[in-house]
Amino acid sequence: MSNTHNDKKRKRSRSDDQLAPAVGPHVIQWLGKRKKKVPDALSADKNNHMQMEQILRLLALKERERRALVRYVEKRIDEEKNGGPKKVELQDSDGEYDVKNSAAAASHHHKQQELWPTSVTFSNNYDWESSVPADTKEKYYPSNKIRQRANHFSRNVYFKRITDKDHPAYGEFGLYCALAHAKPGQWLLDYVGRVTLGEDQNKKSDYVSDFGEHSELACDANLLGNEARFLNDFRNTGNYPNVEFNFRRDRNGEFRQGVYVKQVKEAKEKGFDGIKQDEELLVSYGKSYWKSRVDGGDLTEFVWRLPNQPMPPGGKPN
Ligand SMILES: C[S@@+](CC[C@H](N)C(=O)[O-])C[C@H]1O[C@@H](n2cnc3c(N)ncnc32)[C@H](O)[C@@H]1O
Repeated sequence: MSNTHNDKKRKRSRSDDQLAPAVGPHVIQWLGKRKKKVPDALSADKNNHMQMEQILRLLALKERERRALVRYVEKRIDEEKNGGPKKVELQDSDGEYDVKNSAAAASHHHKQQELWPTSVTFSNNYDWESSVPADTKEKYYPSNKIRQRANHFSRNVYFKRITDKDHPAYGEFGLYCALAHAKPGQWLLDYVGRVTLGEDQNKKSDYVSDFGEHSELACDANLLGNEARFLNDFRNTGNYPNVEFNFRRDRNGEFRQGVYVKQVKEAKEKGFDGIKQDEELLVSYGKSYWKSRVDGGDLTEFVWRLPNQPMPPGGKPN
């Protein structure tokens, strides 16, 4: 009797194990976002047998990081249960780079060409590093179907040097809306760059964005990319983010990262109705981008101008 009971118990726990959600890929994603090394045992666990406790022992994180990781994984698993992460209706952008230049576009392109940094290769096509395993690349870039994009500037946006001394990126470039009105949810352009494995990314580059279904890759626009590399972060600008990154597959199955106008329900600004001509496009790089760049990682010191608030007394700190 007790044996049967134990057998049942054993059976139940085995099947529970099989049904337990896979945590490994989420942990790898979290580590990638923080540019932390993935332990070999975790990379080798291809069938996702490792459980959270085991992984946490392996990682030996500080308490605060440990809590953040657990929260992150719980959220991802919750999303999976509820049919995946929140989906937005993405507009199809295919065709944008097929269009032949009109005379007006050509003059716009000429002006942008003059400003384009000589050290950066302009491209609307991802450049895959040879160190990315062939099967990973094939999953995102089906080689026999890929359509090369024309390498011309976008007609939806333009970049220029920032001349406002109160802007936190004064003297650098920013990206602006070229359309009379870019509607919520509208695609503007793609964030393009060199694609590497997350762990091989250049940690000194300020132009790296997560890439891949599990952020296991990185896309770096430091040396190659298009105008999207000039997107600034909203912090300290006095504005909320008005664009966001979304991944999509194009009609040939290529994985691409688009810059989209925020959806009304996602925008923090009350009454948000898209972006007007000449408004700066601002995204949120995420806290981890700034934590690793701000002395001591304390963002309360770093955020000196809040959205819709005037400049604090004393103005911008030196
Ligand atoms: C991806 S680049 C953005 C384009 C950059 N402004 C340029 O001219 O190449 C990221 C860099 O822009 C600057 N930046 C962007 N947003 C900023 C912000 N809110 N505050 C301060 N600097 C910012 C920082 O120098 C950061 O390293």
